[in-house]
Amino acid sequence: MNDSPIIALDFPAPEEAAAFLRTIPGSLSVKIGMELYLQNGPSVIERIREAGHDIFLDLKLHDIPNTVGQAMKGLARLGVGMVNVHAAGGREMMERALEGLEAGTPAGRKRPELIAVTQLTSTAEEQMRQEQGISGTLEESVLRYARLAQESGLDGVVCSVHEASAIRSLCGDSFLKVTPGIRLAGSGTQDQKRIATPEEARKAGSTHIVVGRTITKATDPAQAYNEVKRQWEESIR
Ligand SMILES: O=C(O)c1cc(=O)[nH]c(=O)n1[C@@H]1O[C@H](COP(=O)(O)O)[C@@H](O)[C@H]1O
Repeated sequence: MNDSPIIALDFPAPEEAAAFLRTIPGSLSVKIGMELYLQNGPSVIERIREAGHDIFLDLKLHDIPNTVGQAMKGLARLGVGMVNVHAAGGREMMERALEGLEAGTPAGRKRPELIAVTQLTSTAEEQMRQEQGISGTLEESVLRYARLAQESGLDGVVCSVHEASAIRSLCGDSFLKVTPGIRLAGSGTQDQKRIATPEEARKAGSTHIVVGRTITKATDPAQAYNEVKRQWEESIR
């Protein structure tokens, strides 16, 4: 996917997503997640793709290797640019996910990029220790998952901006660092714990930013999108 800000279309119905998309001119990068996809099925992808938008399909698969591999064969046929799994599913699961995607991508089409969620941006370090029983720092956990994802052949990870620069040092510039938890200064945190501005994301080495409510719930979504895009494009790495 190109590196325009990815708008999280967290809406319950395709009509709401389509109405929102009409408020911002041009062809956009968007994310379809569980809320929109699981309530409406694959037809929602076709509709948004036909309107000219690039799609990151965020279903965060996490199951046994065979199940994830087979599911990826199906997702590969949907014509999306990027899909994801949870790195916690392990090396074999990630390898099978990639094989499934490669096997399912129709001839002549580009395989969707495959990235792995490390630690969700809604997770704080203390919470990770207590609830997941992982000792060490959150950054160490994210780096371990990033290394595992890279060794498994994946194109990159989902992480917060706070870990992007350490991942760049460990895994290189071209390994994707897709960072949600993006907020404009002064906008609310909601359920996110590890947030940052578009400018901070660019400086830390994020390759993509994912932005939802800061744009979708803004009183003027087009203006919020333009401000996110301006900060993202004008900041220097
Ligand atoms: O995989 C994701 O996209 C994702 C991973 C993560 O760690 N944190 C995270 O917020 N997301 C997604 O990114 C979007 C963030 O939305 P906002 O908090 O509204 O900007 C949501 O659609 C989440 O599902």
